[in-house]
Parts: sequence; structure tokens; C-alpha cells
Amino acid sequence: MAIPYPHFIASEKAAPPSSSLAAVATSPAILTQDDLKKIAAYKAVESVQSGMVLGLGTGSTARHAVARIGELLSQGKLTNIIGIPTSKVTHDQALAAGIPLSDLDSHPVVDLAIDGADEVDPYLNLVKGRGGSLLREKMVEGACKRFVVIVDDSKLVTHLGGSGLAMPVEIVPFCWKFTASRLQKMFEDSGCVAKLRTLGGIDEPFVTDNGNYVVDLYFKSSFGDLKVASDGILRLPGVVEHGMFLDMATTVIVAGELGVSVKNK
Ligand SMILES: O=C(CO)[C@H](O)[C@H](O)COP(=O)(O)O
Repeated sequence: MAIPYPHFIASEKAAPPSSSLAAVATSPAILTQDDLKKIAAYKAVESVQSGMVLGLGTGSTARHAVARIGELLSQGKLTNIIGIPTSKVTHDQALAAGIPLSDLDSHPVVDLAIDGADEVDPYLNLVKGRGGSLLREKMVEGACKRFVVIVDDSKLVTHLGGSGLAMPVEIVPFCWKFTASRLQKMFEDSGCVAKLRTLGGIDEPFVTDNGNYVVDLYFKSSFGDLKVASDGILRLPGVVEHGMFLDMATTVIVAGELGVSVKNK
């Protein structure tokens, strides 16, 4: 059940939100999508405790959480935090926000990760990676004890792929057309179209932080059993990782016009 914002604002009193969040929270009629992302992010950061090793997600929702953690550190309300960033962009943001950073080699167990998602199904399975960071996200979030996903309600779907938007697959650049066409063929019964991700408007491939390419899969209909699809994609030589995060999220925080709801596994 959604907790309406007045309740949420009250629970924020112990650690007042920044002025911009307070401003949006008192005027629910004018909440933008970015306001909702920020509300979900701030709610997730309430679970952060001093001394934690934190997985720091990537994207326009996660960046609000990273900024909030930096703010609480600078105010002395959090101490002794170590962040494990899931992308170069988040690494740079976290560094600028004063969050001490490490990696999985030095900190193989992560207490809590907070990240956004592109799709969330009713079982808390996710599509991630439209921001291109799915591999590092899956490594960090797969190593954490708790994985809190933060979304606005536009990300909720009845089944993965159901938004009609991309399901990303990270592949090696070598013979990428071959790998893309095998992916498309694998899901031809679902009307799949595989497209190489390119840099805005030009034909240059988008290159991930790991030096790989991303092929986005678009489905006309459901691609069936998620585990079967996941295993099939991962068996294909040339594939590095895909953006289905199955059975990984422990909590999903959803912010919508009417309030914020918290779904636990
Ligand atoms: O998986 C991701 C990046 O690889 C992001 O978490 C996902 O794309 C959601 O992004 P946003 O919060 O900007 O909507």
C-alpha cells in the first residue's frame, strides 16, 4: 500500500531533506518524474547506517541517493561509509561528494546496494542497464546482503520486456553483428528486434566502462520463462552479461503521485 507523502514528510523530520525535496513534497500536484526519483532515493538512504559498505548505483535515480549519502556524510550524520561504485560516472560523482571509495577486490561483501531500474515486475525481477552499466551493477549488487531498488511508478510492468523498451545485453565488440543476429534469432517467436546501441544520433557504437558494446533487444510479446531466457542468452559466446536481474532485489521502493510504497521480498 502506498504511504501518502504527508506521512513520508513526517518521517523525514529526523533528517530533514534538502530544500528542493521539501518544496516538492508539500506540493504533490506538481511532482515531476525527477521529484519522484528523488523521493524514492531519499527513502532508501534512510536504511544506510554508519560503518556500512555500500553499493552505489548508476542513473538518474541512483544519483540522488549518492548525493544524499554525500550530504549526510558532510553533516556528520553518517560516518565510516565505504562506497563501491557501479560505473565511472558514479565513481566521479561519489568522489566529488566526499564518499570514500573501494572495490569488490578489497570489499567482497557489500552491506547494502541502492540502485534504480528500468523495469520492475510483480516478483521484483528487474530489467537494468539502459544506462549501460549492467555488468558492474550485477557484480556489485550480486555481492550485497541487501539490494534496495528505487523507482518512480512508471517503471512497474506486468512482465519483463513489457514496457516495449530495450532489454540490454552487453557483448564483446568482436563480430558484434553475428552475436546480435543470434540474439534476435533466439527470440524470433517473441518478435524480437536486436539493435546495437549507438551514441545519440550517430553511428558510433556506445562503449561500456568495460570496453564492450550493448545490443538492445525489443520484444513484441512476452519472451516466456525468465530463467530459460537468461540461461539461453548467457550460453551464447560473445555475450558478457544481460540486463535481467532475477531474484536479486530484496526491496523495491516505488514513488508515485499518491505516495511512496515499499515492497519487500
Ligand atoms: O541500470 C541502470 C544503468 O545501467 C539504471 O539503474 C537504470 O537504467 C535506471 O536509470 P534511471 O534511474 O536513470 O531511470
